[in-house]
Formats: sequence, structure tokens, C-alpha cells
Amino acid sequence: MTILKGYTVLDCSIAMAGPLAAQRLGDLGADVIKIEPVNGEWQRHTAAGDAKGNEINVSFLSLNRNKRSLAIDLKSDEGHKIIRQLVAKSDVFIQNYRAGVADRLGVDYDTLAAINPNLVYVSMSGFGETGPYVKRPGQDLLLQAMSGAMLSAGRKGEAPQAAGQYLVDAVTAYSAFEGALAALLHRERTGEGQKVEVNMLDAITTLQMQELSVFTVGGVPQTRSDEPHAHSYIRAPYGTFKTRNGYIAIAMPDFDGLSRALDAPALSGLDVDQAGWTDRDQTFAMVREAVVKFNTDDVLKRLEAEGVWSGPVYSYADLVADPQIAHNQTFVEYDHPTEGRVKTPGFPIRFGRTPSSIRYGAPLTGEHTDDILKDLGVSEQDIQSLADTGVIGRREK
Ligand SMILES: CC(C)(COP(=O)(O)OP(=O)(O)OC[C@H]1O[C@@H](n2cnc3c(N)ncnc32)[C@H](O)[C@@H]1OP(=O)(O)O)[C@@H](O)C(=O)NCCC(=O)NCCSC(=O)C(=O)O
Repeated sequence: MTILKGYTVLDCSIAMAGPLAAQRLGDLGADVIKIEPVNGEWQRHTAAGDAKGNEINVSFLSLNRNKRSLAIDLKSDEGHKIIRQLVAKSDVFIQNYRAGVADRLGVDYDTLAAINPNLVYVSMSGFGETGPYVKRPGQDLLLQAMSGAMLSAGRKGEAPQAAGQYLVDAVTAYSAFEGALAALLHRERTGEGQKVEVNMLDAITTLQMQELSVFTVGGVPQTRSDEPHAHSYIRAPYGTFKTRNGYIAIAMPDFDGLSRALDAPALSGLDVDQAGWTDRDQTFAMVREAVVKFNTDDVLKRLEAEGVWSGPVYSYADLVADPQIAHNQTFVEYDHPTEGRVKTPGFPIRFGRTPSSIRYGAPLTGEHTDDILKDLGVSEQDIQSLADTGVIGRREK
């Protein structure tokens, strides 16, 4: 038994933030119906890293498992009628359209709540549904840049750089997932549905809870150092260091442990505040000079033996091969009808009684249009005529 078995989610979202939130609900067992334009959702046509699959690109594949696809033109009257029927029997609706689009398509909260007042309606935007930036596109890189996150990493004098992941999309997805679940819990208790709003700017801002509070409470501005990832609010030598054959990460300023592990007497007895804050660039230089004399494996063993918080800097290949990842079963593998054997990151929460499940992989455009319409009582003949007039897309059998 999965937690959300029996719940229906209508996922009208595009790209990453919305689809990932809906996928999480699907992983918990909900029947997620992906409502996409007749020619397929945006992400089907644009893939991270140009990662092409056979019929489904890897980006789409990784964000849309456990969903059924209904390809439908929401701008048509017939299409809209079908959506209204689906809304009447659904629990959650998710959209992350650009401002104004939900109104244009007639799937705004007021319209859908009039059909189903118990609906949990999750609306995701870039900056908020109102306010000065309402018309701007909500895009990960732009939000990483604007949120101050970029200036918390990298060296003084270097151009700001984004994280190597769609961090803002991901944290916005998790906020939407949390919001949907909390609203469902409220609905279980009271019977009330409601609108749940999430935006990318607030999601990435609140992700930086500690870092921003250093500024807003402590009054300490962001200051970049000569070392990468040397946040002004974390004591040296928190960062990455070159070894003879690679890189390692060191987290805490345990100078006696570092001194013993690195055969570096100069580090012994240093004051954590003086060396960690005041003399931070000098401290980094000392640790850098010491670490580079060792091979990665050797220095990590030495640091571990001294209890210094340290670890390897992995590539994705290293990560995927890691024994703890294998032990945790972090990735899921399954056979996909068109893509073959698929391995992607799974669902990260383990429930003692109600495990998540991967029931099927990402659908082809319109793969389940017929099934979903038949469930609504639409006849074969009407389905054919909707297809002939371009209102729906179906998978060619
Ligand atoms: C990502 C966006 C910038 C993309 O903007 P757009 O290209 O304008 O896409 P939109 O989805 O908003 O809408 C495009 C048009 O498709 C139409 N549309 C959409 N679905 C349908 C269906 N089923 N039928 C008919 N028409 C449809 C819709 O009415 C719009 O047309 P018209 O009515 O004629 O206008 C924006 O959606 C956005 O800011 N979203 C909120 C923030 C967010 O979640 N961003 C995702 C980040 S992920 C990411 O990719 C990243 O960060 O990188």
C-alpha cells in the first residue's frame, strides 16, 4: 500500500519544477494524469545535456515516471469540457504556467474550485502571482543569480557561477510537494480544499535560511575569499583542496587533527577563530600546501583516522558506483517499453509501512488518452472524432 493510492493528480505543469513535484506524488502512489499539449510538453523537445533517448529524452524520462499522459488542446471547448470532468473527480491540480496562461486556458483556481471546492490547487510561478516581476519568465539560472546564491560560492574576483544542478527548480518542486501534502492533510481533517502557491524566488531564498540570516540578523555581508566555496560565514578551511591526483573536501576547522593527518606542525594549536576568520586566506594556503603532497586515498585515510570531517570529491561515475548508494538503493531501475533498461534517481524518503513505488516509466505523448477518456465515459466514436479534429493526441497503435 502506498500512501496516495486512490488519489488523482492532474499535472498540467511543464519543464522541471512542476513535473518533479507531480512525480513525487506519483511515487507515493497517486494516479498522476499528465495533461499536455497535443504535440507534447515542452520538456519532451528540450533535453538537459542533449540527452536523447529513443522516443523520450532523458530529461523528460527522469521527471515524469508514474504518470499517464493525456494529450489535449485546452484551448478548444471540447478539450476544456474534458478537463472540467476530470477536475470534478480529482484531488490535486498542479500548474506552473507563465502568469495569465491559467486564466486564458480556463484552469485558474476560481474556475476549478467552482467545479470542485475540495480541490487542492498547486500554482507554481517564478516570482509570485502578483507583484512587479509577475511577467518575467521563471528560470533556474536567473533565480540562482538573483537570489544571492551565486555570490556565496567561487573566488573573490571571479565571475559568479551557477551550481551544476537545477537547484531552484528542485527546491521549488519540493516546496510544491510539501504544500500539496499539507493541504491534503488539512482537507482530510476539514474537508476543505484550497489554493497552494509556491514561487521560485521564495523557494531559493528560504533555502538559504542560515546564510541569509547571517546578513539579516548578524549584519555580516557576503564576502568572497581567495578560496572557492569559502563563504564568509564558515570558518576556514571549509572547502575543497587539490591532492596529488585529485581533490578532497574538508569541512571543519580541527587544526590539531589536520596538523597530525597532514604532517603539518604549523597547523597545530591554531585558534579556530583567528585562523578560521581573521587569517582565513593564509589558513587556506597552509592547508592547500599540505594536502597537495598526498594522494587522494592516502590523505582521506589519514584525515579519517584523525576524525577530521573530510571526504572525496566525486564524479557522477564515482557516485553511481559508491557502495553506500548501492546499499541505500538510491537509484531505481526498470524496463521501459521504448527506452529499454532505465536507471534514474528514485524517491528519497523511506516509509516503514508504506514504501514508495515505481510502477511505470514516463509515458509517450497521449499514450493514455484513450484509457482516460474511456474512464470518463467518452465513446470510441467520439474519441476518434476528437482525434480527427486535433483536440486530443493519442499514441499511434
Ligand atoms: C517556464 C516558463 C518561462 C515557460 O513559459 P512559456 O514558454 O510561455 O510557457 P507556458 O507554459 O507558460 O505557456 C506556453 C503556451 O502554451 C499554451 N498551452 C500550454 N498547455 C496547453 C494545452 N494543453 N493546450 C493548449 N495550449 C496549451 C499556453 O496557453 C501558452 O500559450 P498562450 O496562452 O498563447 O500564451 C513559464 O511557464 C514560467 O515562468 N513558469 C513558472 C515558473 C516555473 O515553474 N518555471 C519552470 C522552470 S523549469 C526550467 O526549465 C528551468 O528553470 O530551466
